[in-house]
Amino acid sequence: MSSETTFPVLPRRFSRSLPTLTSTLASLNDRLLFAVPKKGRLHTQCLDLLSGSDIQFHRHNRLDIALVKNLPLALVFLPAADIPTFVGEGRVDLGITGRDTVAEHDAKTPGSETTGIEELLDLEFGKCDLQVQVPEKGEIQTPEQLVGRNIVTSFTALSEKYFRELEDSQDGKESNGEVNGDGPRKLRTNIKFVGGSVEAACALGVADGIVDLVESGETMRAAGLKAIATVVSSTAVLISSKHPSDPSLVRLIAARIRGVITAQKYVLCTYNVERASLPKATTITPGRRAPTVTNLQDEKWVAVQAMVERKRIAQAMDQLSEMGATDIIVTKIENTRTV
Ligand SMILES: Nc1ncnc2c1ncn2[C@@H]1O[C@H](COP(=O)(O)OP(=O)(O)OP(=O)(O)O)[C@@H](O)[C@H]1O
Ligand SMILES: O=P(O)(O)OC[C@H]1O[C@H](OP(=O)(O)OP(=O)(O)O)[C@H](O)[C@@H]1O
Repeated sequence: MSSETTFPVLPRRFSRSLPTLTSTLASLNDRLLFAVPKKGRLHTQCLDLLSGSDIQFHRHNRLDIALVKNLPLALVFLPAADIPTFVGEGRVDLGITGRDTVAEHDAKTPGSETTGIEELLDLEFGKCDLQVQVPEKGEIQTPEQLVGRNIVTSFTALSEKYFRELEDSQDGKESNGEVNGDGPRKLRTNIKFVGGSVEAACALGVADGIVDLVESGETMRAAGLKAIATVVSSTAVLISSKHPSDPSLVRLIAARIRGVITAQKYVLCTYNVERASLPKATTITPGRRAPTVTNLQDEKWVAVQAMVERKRIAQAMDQLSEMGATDIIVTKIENTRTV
């Protein structure tokens, strides 16, 4: 028998994917790990942020880890709801997810507010509210009336916390606010988990109320529900572990992402205005610190340049032209580095 080592012939699918996964895992050691949602509502905007921050990577088909070509960084694609666990335990250094998922993780992990996760940046997209909802035409009007009843949600830890606090504040009282004559009697609200389609639970008779995310409110209204309280308001956030492997790289990534967010939020407005009108023009376009004012050949006039919030720009242009400003030009900002 030959002493030569032989390898089994792998099926074609494995012979291509195994070296990729193996070599990828082998090169993770010196890299900062950055978790991004692998699908769902936040996925596309996260990819846009990475691209705007010049974080270059190629994700192989079916592989949830991608090495970044131009930085000592590796991206890990994970479900948004799992990202706080990986970051909180320090397995991953950085992550993008919804603040609601961080709040759920914190509610599940006592003490994690001070030990696990640091919120570095509000990314200002993925806005939604985690709300207590009940049938629109039902008898329940307040969250207190749900104490002792059935709640269905995907956010069990936050819902437990929310209703335990209500139960505590109702200790010795009935849910209608009357004092219970037999002394303190705490009602326990029953919180049940479902992974999706939470809004169907009331109509199916499984729940008296639900705790679910509301963005436009369309799902809630279509299910015949109304919101009676907000448990958490959420946007996408950049989070880091308390002890990242490379703090200076974390700062660099955060600065790049902040730059992209600011660029998306502002436009650059330039115009000419009579020097005498400058104080008034400055109140319309105060800039982030102050507007840039440049002398023109014509001494009576100046040129002004200022960053203006995109959502305010149409109104600012109306006001500027009304007060006599001319040559108003608005330019998209590609990227920024601001404080
Ligand atoms: N209308 C919305 N519904 C749910 N989540 C939203 C909404 N708008 C913003 N989000 C945010 O997106 C995060 C991820 O939710 P999403 O449901 O997309 O994740 P997922 O469960 O991984 O995806 P999928 O629904 O495809 O399984 C939420 O935690 C929340 O912060
Ligand atoms: O206020 P809206 O804009 O209607 O969005 C809210 C809905 O979106 C989410 O569900 P998703 O579509 O992610 O499906 P799911 O029920 O499977 O979680 C959430 O759970 C709500 O049902």
